[in-house]
Amino acid sequence: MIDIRNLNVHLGEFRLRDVSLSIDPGEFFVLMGPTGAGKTVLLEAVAGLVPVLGGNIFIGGRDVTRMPPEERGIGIMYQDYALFPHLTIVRNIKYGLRYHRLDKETAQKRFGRLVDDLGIGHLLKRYPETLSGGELQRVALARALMVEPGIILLDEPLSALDQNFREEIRLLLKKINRSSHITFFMVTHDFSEALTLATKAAIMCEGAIAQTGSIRDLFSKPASTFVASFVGMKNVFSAQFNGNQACVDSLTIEVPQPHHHSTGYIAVRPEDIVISLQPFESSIRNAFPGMICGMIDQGFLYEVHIRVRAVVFKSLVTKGAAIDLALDIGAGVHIFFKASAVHVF
Ligand SMILES: Nc1ncnc2c1ncn2[C@@H]1O[C@H](COP(=O)(O)OP(=O)(O)OP(=O)(O)O)[C@@H](O)[C@H]1O
Repeated sequence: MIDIRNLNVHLGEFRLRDVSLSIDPGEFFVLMGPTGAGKTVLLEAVAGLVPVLGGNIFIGGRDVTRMPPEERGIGIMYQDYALFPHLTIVRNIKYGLRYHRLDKETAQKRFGRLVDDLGIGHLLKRYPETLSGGELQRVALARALMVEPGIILLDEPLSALDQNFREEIRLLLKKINRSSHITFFMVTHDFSEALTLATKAAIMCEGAIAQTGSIRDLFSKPASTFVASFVGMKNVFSAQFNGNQACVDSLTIEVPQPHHHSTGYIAVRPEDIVISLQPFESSIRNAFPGMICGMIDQGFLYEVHIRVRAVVFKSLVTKGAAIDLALDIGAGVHIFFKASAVHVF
């Protein structure tokens, strides 16, 4: 549906560098990356809002690289909704139609259906400034869908909403994606959002695509140390491999499969490292005695740092469990993690 090939964009000092991405029809594609990575610039290039220096963008097989935005068949929903303050909600929703020839009856039917689906019938005569964040978001979504786009581009659409609204709009987006043929291309910072919504995702770093794939693979099988730490793999170590064993400093760690090379990396998610006061009497091979050398308060959880010889592991522990186990800096503990929790790359 969207095929981006070797896209290069220069904006001031910033460069999008040889970006290639392929997004299937009907997919919910999520683009993630640190701030300033170029996510919005890429979205704007697809929308036709920034000039392209090299490469091509195909939408539904058509080369749209040099086409004006209104001919690309896309709807856009911005972080700040971008509604017109001087227009009522009805006029805001219908605004996009000025670029799309549509007979009155079809337009009215579509409008009525969207208003029903999004539950915004009571807001139509009001002005944007009188609406709550969740209501504005529904209106912005209605406006984007009014032109019946093949693709909808969403730039951090939920970031301005509080938790309850966020959940509600998230469900709505999922429902629309499933019940329509619209391809969704969304930028977000929020991992839980990406996990619940995305069918596929990409992670950007400094204007280039670092990795793309299913959301599960990005989280559990990062291909670089950048992606590993971006997706929260707090335990990333360089290692020497020998069969099913990885050597990290002087520790031997059991891994699920041999590496193709003799050197590389291992990564373990902090939630997969279990802490105990007693040694484990089990067949688990990755069990080590260590000492707590740091505890970082994360609200509901502690990130506990455990030194095992020269290696520091990070584990996530609920506050209740930390109290039960009397975890504190200097305490001697045992850690373990399954070989299957170790990702090698
Ligand atoms: N019109 C412009 N002229 C010059 N530089 C620009 C322009 N638009 C964006 N940039 C720069 O391009 C870089 C990428 O910006 P972009 O907004 O795409 O980042 P992002 O990944 O969306 O970040 P965030 O998550 O913070 O929104 C930034 O350094 C930004 O300052």
